[in-house]
Amino acid sequence: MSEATSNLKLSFLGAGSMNGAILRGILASGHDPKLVTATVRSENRVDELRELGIAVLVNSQDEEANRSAAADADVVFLGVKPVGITALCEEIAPALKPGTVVVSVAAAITLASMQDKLPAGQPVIRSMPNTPLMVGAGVVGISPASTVSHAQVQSVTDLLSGSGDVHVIDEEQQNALSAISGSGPAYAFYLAEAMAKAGIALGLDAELSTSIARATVAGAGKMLSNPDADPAALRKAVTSPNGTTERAIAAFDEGGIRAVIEAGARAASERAAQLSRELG
Ligand SMILES: NC(=O)C1=CN([C@@H]2O[C@H](COP(=O)(O)OP(=O)(O)OC[C@H]3O[C@@H](n4cnc5c(N)ncnc54)[C@H](O)[C@@H]3O)[C@@H](O)[C@H]2O)C=CC1
Ligand SMILES: O=C(O)[C@@H]1CCC=N1
Repeated sequence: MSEATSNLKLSFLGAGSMNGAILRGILASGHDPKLVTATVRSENRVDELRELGIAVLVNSQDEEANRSAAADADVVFLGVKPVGITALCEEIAPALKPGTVVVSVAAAITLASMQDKLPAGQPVIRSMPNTPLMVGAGVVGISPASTVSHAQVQSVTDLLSGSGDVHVIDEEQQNALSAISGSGPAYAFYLAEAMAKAGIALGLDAELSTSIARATVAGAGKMLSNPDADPAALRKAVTSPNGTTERAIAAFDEGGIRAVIEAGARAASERAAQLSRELG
């Protein structure tokens, strides 16, 4: 992280799963917690967040919480559900400094719908992160509006690249990226769940089966984390000709799993497009 980036004041409005993962990733990459503020709706998660050394403002106790946090920040991450994003833009608009970069992490909500509620010229970025950012192994796609300077794109990229891969993409690609990397951690966890269940069906006890499924998916993920890793080559290295894995893969192919995964990703992307029509 450059010195300029490490001095940025950051606010996270709505510190749930996703914004919580981003802020943990940024703190783990060395950002000073004293420069970080989060807002929460109720007191539930306050202690856990304050233990990180950050300032936490509670909306139910202070109706200015989001505006105060936004007023003080160089970069503001909007981490509420898609349905709440434009209202949050409207809420913080009067408090924002002209140079503050507003970054939405919400699926489906367009730059245009946020710009409609924010002051003219406000730098705004639509992003699609994923939760592995919290362990330094995330993926984020960012689409800056034309109001965002090259230096501001660099700062946000620098800020996030300590916790994962950052890709600057056209806004039109956001729904597709969301269907692969935004939702993708859930697909990997689903695979681990299904493997654990299969082990139980084969007679392993539940604890052992869950443990080996979890460790196997995590180990495979670690091998894939090498940027040169080729998933097909790694799969072939496990698959002995006429051996056991080959039979499993043949059964997967017969069951049409690749087509099912493609259909799932398409359904996720289409849902994002539908949400954009309804909300964004
Ligand atoms: N969970 C994930 O893996 C991913 C989520 N996202 C996006 O992140 C956004 C949040 O999703 P999650 O973190 O999963 O939901 P979440 O429910 O865990 O977090 C949202 C948080 O915002 C708080 N909140 C709601 N209204 C608020 C307000 N006015 N002021 C302050 N806090 C408020 C809620 O109390 C909650 O803690 C969504 O827009 C979603 O599309 C994007 C990529 C991945
Ligand atoms: O499921 C969702 O809508 C969000 C966006 C991508 C991952 N979680």
